[in-house]
Amino acid sequence: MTPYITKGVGGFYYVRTDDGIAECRARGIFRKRGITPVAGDQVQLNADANMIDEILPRKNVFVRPPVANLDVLFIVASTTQPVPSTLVLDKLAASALYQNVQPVLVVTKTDLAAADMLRKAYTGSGLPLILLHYDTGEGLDEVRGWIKDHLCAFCGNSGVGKSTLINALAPDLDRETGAISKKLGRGRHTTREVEIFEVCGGRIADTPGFASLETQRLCRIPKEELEQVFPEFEPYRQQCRFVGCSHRTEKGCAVRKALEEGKISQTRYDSYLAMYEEAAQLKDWEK
Ligand SMILES: Nc1nc2c(ncn2[C@@H]2O[C@H](COP(=O)(O)OP(=O)(O)OP(=O)(O)O)[C@@H](O)[C@H]2O)c(=O)[nH]1
Ligand SMILES: [Zn+2]
Repeated sequence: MTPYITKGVGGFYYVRTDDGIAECRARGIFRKRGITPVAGDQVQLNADANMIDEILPRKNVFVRPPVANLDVLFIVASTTQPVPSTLVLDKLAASALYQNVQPVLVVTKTDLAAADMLRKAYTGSGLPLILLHYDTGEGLDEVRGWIKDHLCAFCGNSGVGKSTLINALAPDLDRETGAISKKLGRGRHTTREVEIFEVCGGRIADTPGFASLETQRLCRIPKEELEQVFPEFEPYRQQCRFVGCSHRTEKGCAVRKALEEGKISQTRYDSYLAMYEEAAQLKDWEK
């Protein structure tokens, strides 16, 4: 296997190798080049296995939380408590796709309310949507299937049930859930390093930081590129009458026609419009 960083703390990096975990420093050259090694980085070590000599090319890298080479982002939404915002979910999904990460929507609290709204919003979107039922275990295998052979992370609003899900998948991690922390009266938002764990034949990057994965920061996708991160536009967007169609008001827009025919969901299209407007208002220096 290619060694990778599982965690970085105070200038030390913990690197998973075939021989176990190696505690390493990073060569000074990285700082000179302005590169910070992060969890998920694939690395080459020196012969003594105590120094990171090389960081292999990254598939992607996130700043907050710091993690590299993500394959899958689970976007967790609850049917209620809190009620989901499709705009927030769509921004997360678009941002993931923009950074070459596969978004997977996971719906919790199906025992408290029906998932009709989310099902309607995402049917035909091209985004996987998994409904969880903890009483029967339904949906868990599908989540495990996405974890296998991938590096994954979880995001979603506070209280949607991320910790509960991670505990169901990997009971050994024994993550603190809302219910428990309230009982113990602990502060919720203590900072913790990203740490990568091997579970279900894959890896998860565990961090409370992903809870607040900032959609504002994430969402700086140029308006011209937005159509590419809405997979359901794909079959239509080349068929618009005008080259460079923004799919808003132009005549002969094949995307809007698909919307009218019910082939594209209204909430997804609304999110596209909202994100387009936001992107159009960004000043050059903000991009
Ligand atoms: N009824 C029901 N309750 C759930 C379900 N999933 C999670 N909960 C409850 O929802 C509350 C919040 O769950 P957590 O797992 O702590 O949520 P979280 O997303 O990790 O929250 P943060 O740590 O604040 O980001 C807890 O009381 C859970 O027991 C579910 O599918 N059904
Ligand atoms: Zn169009």
